[in-house]
Amino acid sequence: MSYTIGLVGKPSVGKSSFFNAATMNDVPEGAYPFTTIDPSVGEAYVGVDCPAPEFEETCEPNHGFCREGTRFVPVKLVDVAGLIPGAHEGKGLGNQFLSDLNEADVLVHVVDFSGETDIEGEPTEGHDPREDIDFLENELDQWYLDILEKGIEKFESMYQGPNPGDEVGVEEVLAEQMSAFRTNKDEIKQVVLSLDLELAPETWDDENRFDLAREIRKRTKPMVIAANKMDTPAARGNYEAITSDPEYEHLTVVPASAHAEGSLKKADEAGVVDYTPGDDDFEIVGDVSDEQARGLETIREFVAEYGGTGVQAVIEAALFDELDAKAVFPGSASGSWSKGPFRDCFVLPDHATAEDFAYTLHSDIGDGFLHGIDCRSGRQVGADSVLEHRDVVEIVTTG
Ligand SMILES: Nc1nc2c(ncn2[C@@H]2O[C@H](COP(=O)(O)OP(=O)(O)OP(=O)(O)O)[C@@H](O)[C@H]2O)c(=O)[nH]1
Repeated sequence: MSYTIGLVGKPSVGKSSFFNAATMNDVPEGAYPFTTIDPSVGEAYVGVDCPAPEFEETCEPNHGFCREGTRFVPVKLVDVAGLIPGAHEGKGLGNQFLSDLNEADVLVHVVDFSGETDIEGEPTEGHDPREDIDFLENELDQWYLDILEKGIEKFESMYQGPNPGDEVGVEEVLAEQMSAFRTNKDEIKQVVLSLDLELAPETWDDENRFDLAREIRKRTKPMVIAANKMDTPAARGNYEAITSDPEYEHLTVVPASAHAEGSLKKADEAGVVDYTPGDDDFEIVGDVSDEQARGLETIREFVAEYGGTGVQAVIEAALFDELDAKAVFPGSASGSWSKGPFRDCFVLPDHATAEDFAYTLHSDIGDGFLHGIDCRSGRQVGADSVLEHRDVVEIVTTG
């Protein structure tokens, strides 16, 4: 499977700049799995320490690229436009918008930490980015609430069979209504019980319903905040205020500068600098004017302080911290490496087993699964063994 990250945020926060910086990569032609003419869909990458050197092998990715020992594995990035204040009331919620949002496994909320855009995206000064965070969460919650309410109505109007045991549980009806969010009745039940509520909607007041919607949203649409424009003077204060505010403690906030990432990638492409996405430094390798040199030194200070431009860190936090996804490589344990260099890498859900991995490779491989082999230790792994991030696994089949 491939993951989809949805980029959300009000206008003028730097969403396009972030999208362009994250998807602008020097990838060999034809290596894009998401061939598309839609400008709001692009390919970003998560970096994984490449295991090929450990096995004295080369890395020749079928998708993505490998640079300086980091394997960059594709993920789909979708720029979800239209999440503006009042969107759930119908101002901006078009069908495209809803399907983009539904498709996203995880969201990146790009927030302007400079405080120089107001809630509508107009220029201002001293705007508190917390308002943007609240507004977006609220929009999403309202949207979930609308669908939850529809599910409750449906449940309440249902005919419950005459015999005990015939009843349909509310969790089943709600899960069906909210199926686009990829939830299920067990999860709905868990959420209801975790809020100390009964599985009986007639006992839920408005606040309970909102809390339910919010909790389901949090579980099904995890989110990372990209604290953008951290290169501006005002951003630092806002970042400190928000990251030390207990009310926002539950959020993953990653400091970022889409500008810095865009500039470094452009300079790298032009042969002026040698920059690997995600690194906290770069080398100037071409001729630069005094002005360019000054600009690059400012960026150098920024990446040294924040451990990078943050763009790559945001994408990786979304996949590896919020979703707990892991990258697994197919390998050969025979030692002969008859299969050649490292080519594929798959990003799998946190609980993925050896058998799940086999099915990801091919349904025939899944069907014929005998056991896996951990290529580092040579040990056998059973169908239900949960794999680890950066595992290299050979699948042995009956065929
Ligand atoms: N200082 C600074 N400015 C940035 C950064 N990223 C974007 N900007 C500026 O913020 C403004 C808005 O950037 P866009 O990328 O067009 O923002 P957007 O969110 O896509 O805006 P819409 O297209 O209106 O939705 C532009 O003037 C950018 O140059 C950044 O990292 N640092």
